[in-house]
Amino acid sequence: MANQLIWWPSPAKLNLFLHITGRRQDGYHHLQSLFQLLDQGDQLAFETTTNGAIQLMTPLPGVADEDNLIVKAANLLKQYCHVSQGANIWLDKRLPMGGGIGGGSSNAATTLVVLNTLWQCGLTLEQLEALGLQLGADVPVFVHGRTTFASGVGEQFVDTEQPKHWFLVASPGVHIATAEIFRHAELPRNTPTMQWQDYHFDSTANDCQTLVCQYHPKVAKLLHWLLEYAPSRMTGTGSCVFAVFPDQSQAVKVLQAMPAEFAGFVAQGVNISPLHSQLEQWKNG
Ligand SMILES: C[C@@](CO)(OP(=O)(O)O)[C@H](O)COP(=O)(O)OP(=O)(O)OC[C@H]1O[C@@H](n2ccc(N)nc2=O)[C@H](O)[C@@H]1O
Ligand SMILES: Nc1ncnc2c1ncn2[C@@H]1O[C@H](COP(=O)(O)OP(=O)(O)O)[C@@H](O)[C@H]1O
Repeated sequence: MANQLIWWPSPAKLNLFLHITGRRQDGYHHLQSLFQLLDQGDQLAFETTTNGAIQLMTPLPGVADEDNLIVKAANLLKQYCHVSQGANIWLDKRLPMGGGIGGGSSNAATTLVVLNTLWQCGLTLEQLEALGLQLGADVPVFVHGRTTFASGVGEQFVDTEQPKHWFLVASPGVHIATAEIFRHAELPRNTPTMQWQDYHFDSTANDCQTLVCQYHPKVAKLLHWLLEYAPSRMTGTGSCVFAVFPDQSQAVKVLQAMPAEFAGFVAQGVNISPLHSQLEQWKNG
């Protein structure tokens, strides 16, 4: 890879709570959630080319290039904006996949936001959010780039400033397909709608958690273990679980004590996506 390539953040998220408030005609669910962005994630690098091709230089094991959300995002933007250039793209994958921390969706969002700049497409963030929604319900929030309350299917936002807590994000090593949870007959779907100003961690929940714990005992075991140390909850449709700490050292201590069957990392909550912070700096400097 050429030396001058820039690595762009593709941060993880946590759903600090996830309420399912209804179901649409097309099967998608109405949600209410608090999307907390983190300072840790994957990284992507881009090189524009004149040959028009979208080339993933670091294929992801188990995901065909044409199914990779990075390639899908680049092709979607290219088509939408009639771009003649292409791009070579490198991915440094660090986040567990299928863990409910948004890795693939965040990769897609970073691709949209950075290529919009490098290809000089000139789309606004709102336009990119709408484009991202075509790729998945979780893509718009990463394009949006703010810690935010979300409703709709996860694309309507009310931004919020949350305390910069430290999180231990732990993976039980189980892959859970989002669609599998949402089509389940036993999923609760009628949590009353709440006002954002009424949000407290303790008075909210993840409506997928009981179901996932029932069918994936490793998730239940991990959650049970973490709850001994700190307030803990599953993120998204699983399988990752997070524990909340007021400082880094306590989170690291619990990570070090975690049984070897689980993996994890410590991250700090941020109110602005590191992608957006870097883009701002890059544009100004
Ligand atoms: C529910 C969340 C919370 O963050 O779960 P995680 O994926 O993070 O675990 C996300 O919004 C998921 O977003 P994403 O993973 O992009 O979902 P998509 O690819 O759009 O949809 C996967 C499947 O989940 C179901 N789905 C997704 C979102 C939603 N609001 N209602 C749904 O019913 C649909 O059946 C769809 O076929
Ligand atoms: N760039 C990508 N990174 C991760 N997963 C991807 C990517 N592109 C496509 N996928 C597919 O999306 C699935 C969900 O991945 P991910 O976004 O990490 O999980 P989640 O939606 O649970 O947060 C993966 O299992 C994989 O098949």
